[in-house]
Amino acid sequence: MQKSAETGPDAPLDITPLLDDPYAAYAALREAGPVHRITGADGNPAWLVTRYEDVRSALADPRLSLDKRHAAPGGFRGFALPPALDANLLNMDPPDHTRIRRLVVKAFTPGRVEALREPVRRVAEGLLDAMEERGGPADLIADYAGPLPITVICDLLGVPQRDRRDFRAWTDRLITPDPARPELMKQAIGAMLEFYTGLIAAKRAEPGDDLLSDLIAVRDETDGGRGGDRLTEDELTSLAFLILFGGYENTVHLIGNAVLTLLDHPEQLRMLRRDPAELPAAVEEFLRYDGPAPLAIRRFPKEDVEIGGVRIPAGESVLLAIASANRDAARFPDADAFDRGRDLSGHLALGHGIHYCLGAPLARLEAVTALEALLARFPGLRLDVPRGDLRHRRALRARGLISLPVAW
Ligand code: HEM
Repeated sequence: MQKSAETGPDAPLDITPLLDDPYAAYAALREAGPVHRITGADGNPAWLVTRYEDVRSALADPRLSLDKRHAAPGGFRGFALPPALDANLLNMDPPDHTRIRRLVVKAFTPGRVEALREPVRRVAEGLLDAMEERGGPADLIADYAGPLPITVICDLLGVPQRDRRDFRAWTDRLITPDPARPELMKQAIGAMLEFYTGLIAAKRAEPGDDLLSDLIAVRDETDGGRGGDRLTEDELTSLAFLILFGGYENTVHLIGNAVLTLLDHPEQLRMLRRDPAELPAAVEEFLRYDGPAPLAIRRFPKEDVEIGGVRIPAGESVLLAIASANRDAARFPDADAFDRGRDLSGHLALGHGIHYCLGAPLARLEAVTALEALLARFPGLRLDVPRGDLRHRRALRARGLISLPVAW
């Protein structure tokens, strides 16, 4: 990692190497120290936390807020979402977080997730049929890992077929914004807002047996004054947005990264094809080894805090690098090796503490089902380009491949 050129020896680190080759850059950072001053891709200064124990305890530390109102002036200069998308769980602390999470957990039941197993399998088989009919090669991201979660999450929320839009383009704009073209981001946000507001109005008029109808019922009931449990209209729209956004992008890349890991480890591919009952355990190691979740999760200290012996003033941006924590040899010996026999308890790929991923059971179900169907269908699955030609997206908000050309 290089010091940034313009500001001298104590200058924040330049994060370019992190975007180019995150695991190597994180290894060097963990070695050099637990916490580093950096300048983010958006030009914002921040503190990057890299070691497992520090990241894990910071994720559970109530003094570290998700609410941007705790940012010091200049501590957050990211793009602003309108309140109808921003009032979501990932920007909130208790008690608002506790109230809303309780409501959504009620609607997001294990039964509802389990009921998706067969539909997920059918979606996977349908996509594989289409790939087979076209005769290969194919882009595993565009043709399989991408369309699968979007179909599943739209089914879960109850987004009618005719209303499914180009969510990929919208989420892309949020995850890898183009600083030279801010209008593209604005357009995507406007389109999303219009979409969610319209969808909720339609569901309110004609409820179905789906998650969004349940959430609307909760909102409308509480308006009647049940007391305590309330969900505002902005919170309802923001929740729909978060579930679609969070449930989509991460799952695409969990599947894509897992397939690449298997192509890099052909003996594992053969073993898992022979014994798909091992897939659930393998998915935990896929999550640890090359998980799709934000390489760095943002928090704002409500008071001065000490992390890894470094004092961080209240309100300054803190980035918790869960991808780095999951490769910390102090917690996972030989951490850079893919080893599904290892003790994986406490990996942080799905977060930790009160914000632990709400969609974790669904993410696991989708990954296991998608991989099982793929391995069974294409025994000769292989990369269709030289390994060195593959490109990851350059974003601290996601770890995933731009495309994954395969043949069989
Ligand atoms: C492989 C897939 C996934 C990964 C790696 C993942 C990762 C994460 C992580 C790391 C967090 C915590 C963020 C933080 O503490 O700031 C989180 C929270 C969340 N995830 Fe996921 N996620 C995945 C799939 C899903 C799915 C499928 C859904 C919904 C259907 C979902 C919905 C959510 C929600 C609503 C939260 C916020 C929970 C809260 O704040 O209480 N995620 N996820």
